[in-house]
Amino acid sequence: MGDKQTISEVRNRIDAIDNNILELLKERLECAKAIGRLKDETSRAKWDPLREREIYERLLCDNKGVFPEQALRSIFHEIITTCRLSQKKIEVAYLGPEATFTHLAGVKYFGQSASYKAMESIDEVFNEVEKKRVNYGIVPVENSIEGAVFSTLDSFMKYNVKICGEVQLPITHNLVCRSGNIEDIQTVASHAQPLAQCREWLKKNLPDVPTLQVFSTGAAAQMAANNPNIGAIASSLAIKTYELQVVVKGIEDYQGNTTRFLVIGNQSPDRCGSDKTSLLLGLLVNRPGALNEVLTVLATRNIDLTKIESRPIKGKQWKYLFFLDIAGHIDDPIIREGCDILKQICAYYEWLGSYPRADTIDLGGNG
Ligand SMILES: O=C(O)C(=O)C[C@]1(C(=O)O)C=C[C@@H](O)C=C1
Repeated sequence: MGDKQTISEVRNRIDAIDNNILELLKERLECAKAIGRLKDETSRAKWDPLREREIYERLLCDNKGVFPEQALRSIFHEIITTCRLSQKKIEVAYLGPEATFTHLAGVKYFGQSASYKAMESIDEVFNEVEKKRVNYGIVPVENSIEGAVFSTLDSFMKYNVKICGEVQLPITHNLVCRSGNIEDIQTVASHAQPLAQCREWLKKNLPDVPTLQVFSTGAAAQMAANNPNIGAIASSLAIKTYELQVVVKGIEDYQGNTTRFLVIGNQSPDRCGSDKTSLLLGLLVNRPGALNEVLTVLATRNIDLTKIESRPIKGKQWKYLFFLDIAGHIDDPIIREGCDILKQICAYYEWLGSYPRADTIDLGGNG
């Protein structure tokens, strides 16, 4: 009896705290709406990544490690994105159908309250953004095991969009089906990348079961929901969305499997102090040392090259474009100076965007 009394007393305290939190959340939302109106008057962008970063940093510092840090980030991420969305409704296109890893990455970045629009291909996500039918798009760009996602890189050559952000999602692959029994699975369906990332596991555990490549993990999950003999390799979100059962969790061949996604839009955000700049360069291939010249421009200015990737130009045999990621924002004087020189020495130069680095806004959770 005494014990029960104590629990209900503490629960009363929790109820009072929750009410306080709720009242403060409502007050915070009103403040954000007021700032939204003030920003309208001066045509200032609603999204202010620098301010958001300051909020996370201050809270993490004040917290002194008491409240679990990842959880604190996730909670405030949801609060801030909801406040931001109250200033302006955001619609985000992603590679669908529902519950793909790209959808999950979108929710991780923009929160639950944004509206999401499933597209059938990466190309269509770019097209929606370019035509301004949505505010943002989210597309996978590279996986830590399988490497670059070529259709995303190729779409940058075709569409006029800007990179606005990046998000990293640790990928865990689940084998799922309707019953949850491995014996019921006669075909394993998934996107090419998850099939490749689970190749060894499938060979060892389902050696006689054929695989079927489909255009997304969400589509595979949808097929598994409609056919009891199809197993899918899909995300945790797909299990909930399509009411499937887990057969085996975490069947990827390598640990530390992470996919990096890019947020694309029509305008890159302002400098936040920990940024990345992406460039698309065409070199004068007949000139010896052309690539070396580009790298020297960066090296002599101490500009950190974080990634370089080449792609063939369609229809032009043996001609390539280079995708470069460098540390810094186009508004940093040294980056501006380096880019101005690259513009002069390259046959083709395009600034794809400057945006906050994923490691500074690791939003935790959801993975
Ligand atoms: O401080 C601002 O500029 C706001 O609009 C408020 C707020 C927030 O909710 O804290 C919301 C959106 C911005 O990206 C930054 C912060």
